[in-house]
Parts: sequence; structure tokens; C-alpha cells
Amino acid sequence: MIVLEQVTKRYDGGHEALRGVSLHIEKGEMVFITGHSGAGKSTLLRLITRIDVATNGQVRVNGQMLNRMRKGQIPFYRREIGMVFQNHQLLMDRTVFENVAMPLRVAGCTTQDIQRRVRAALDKVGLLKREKYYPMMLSGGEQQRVGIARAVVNKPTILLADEPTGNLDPLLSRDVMNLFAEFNRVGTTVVIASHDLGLIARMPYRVITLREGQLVKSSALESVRHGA
Ligand SMILES: Nc1ncnc2c1ncn2[C@@H]1O[C@H](COP(=O)(O)OP(=O)(O)OP(=O)(O)O)[C@@H](O)[C@H]1O
Repeated sequence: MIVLEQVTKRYDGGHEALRGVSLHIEKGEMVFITGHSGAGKSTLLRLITRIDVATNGQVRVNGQMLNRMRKGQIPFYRREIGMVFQNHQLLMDRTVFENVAMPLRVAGCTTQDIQRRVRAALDKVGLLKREKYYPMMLSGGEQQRVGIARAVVNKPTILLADEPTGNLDPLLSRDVMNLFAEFNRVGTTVVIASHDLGLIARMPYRVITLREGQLVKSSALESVRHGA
């Protein structure tokens, strides 16, 4: 489903953020990408979303060669992908409902469809009663869950998250990770970049480790599942 073959990403200025990375993420899998700051985690996610393009090598997602994708195809491709950010990037002057509705409005859905799908997404993240609130009225964990609802409202086949628990305390972080695990259980492929080794070690998913742009390890953790 997500295949990287000998991928190198060199930014303007010559810095190689990724070097010769090959990996395969199966349809329906949930994986963590870890590594120190600057290891290339965000770059990897930016290649998968086609925000950036590989300098060398191939990135293939759902059978599509991203290096060769024409500009006009990109918005359609992105509908297959939900993206969650560390700082959730919610619009502070819009309600929870409007924030979650945003991708559906962009896609031109009908009002009726939008109402139904936004409420279904808010229900999944446990925030149905907060639809009229503004983000400032919510806790950090709730704001992050609104960001997750917005990412899944389009029913993407792939959910990507860049440090989604970076600003949350351990308990809220675990809740957010469990939410990703629930989406994974119903078939969504989930890729999460995270520093949080303690949290990752408690969850039964494959961990891909980057160091200075190279893949150093890709393995299932031999940890016991603790309430994941
Ligand atoms: N647009 C850019 N132009 C030039 N260099 C960049 C650009 N984006 C990232 N880099 C560099 O590429 C390397 C990898 O960055 P990346 O953001 O992928 O790392 P990361 O593992 O996500 O780090 P962090 O955990 O701190 O977010 C870093 O050295 C970074 O400075």
C-alpha cells in the first residue's frame, strides 16, 4: 500500500533528510516512525502526502507513483489521506463543527451529507456534544481529537500523524493513541511519527526507526500489550 524504494530526499541547500530508505507498509497496518529530532520523520510523511517529492527513488501509494503524479491529480490523491498534526492546526474562529466540516466543504459535499458525516466523526472521537464550541473552549486533548475527527471525516484509507501527542500529558497521549488504534481496527492504515518511546513500547505495532535520514530498524516490538 505504501512502498518506498531507495528513497533519497535532498532539500535545497544540499541537506539529505532521507538517504536510501526502502520500506513497505501493508494495507491495514499500523506503524510508528521514530528517531531523534531531525532524523527525517516529518520528511517521510511529507513524501507520502506528496507535499514533497523524492529526489531519487520511488514512492508508491495505493499503486500510484507519486514522483510521476501530475499537479492536477494531487488534490484527488490527498482525499485518500487524513493528516493529524502536533499543533492540530484548527481554525480558532470556527466552531468544532466547522473545523471538522472543512475537508467536506472543499470536496463539494451537500449540506445534508456534511451534517451526517461531521456528526459521525465527532461521535467516533467522543465530542458530539461539543460541536458548537470554539477550539479555545476545549482542553488540549479535546482539540487534538477535533483534529483527528477532521482527518477521518473523509473516510481516508490512510491516516498519517506527525507527533500527535507532542503537547499532551501521558494519560491524554494514551487516549489519542488508542483512538488511532480503533481506526486501525476498522481497516485504516495508520502511520504515526512519534518521539514518545515509552508510549510506543506499550503498543503492539511495528516500529520503524530512522537515524540521520537512514532506516536503521524496522521491527515488531516484543512488548506486552498494556491496555492499548
Ligand atoms: N524545507 C526544508 N529545507 C531544508 N532542510 C530541511 C527542510 N525540512 C527539513 N529539513 C532538514 O531535514 C532534516 C530532517 O527533518 P525532518 O523535519 O524530516 O526531521 P524529524 O525527524 O521530523 O525531526 P523533528 O522530530 O524535530 O520534527 C533536518 O535536518 C531538517 O533541518
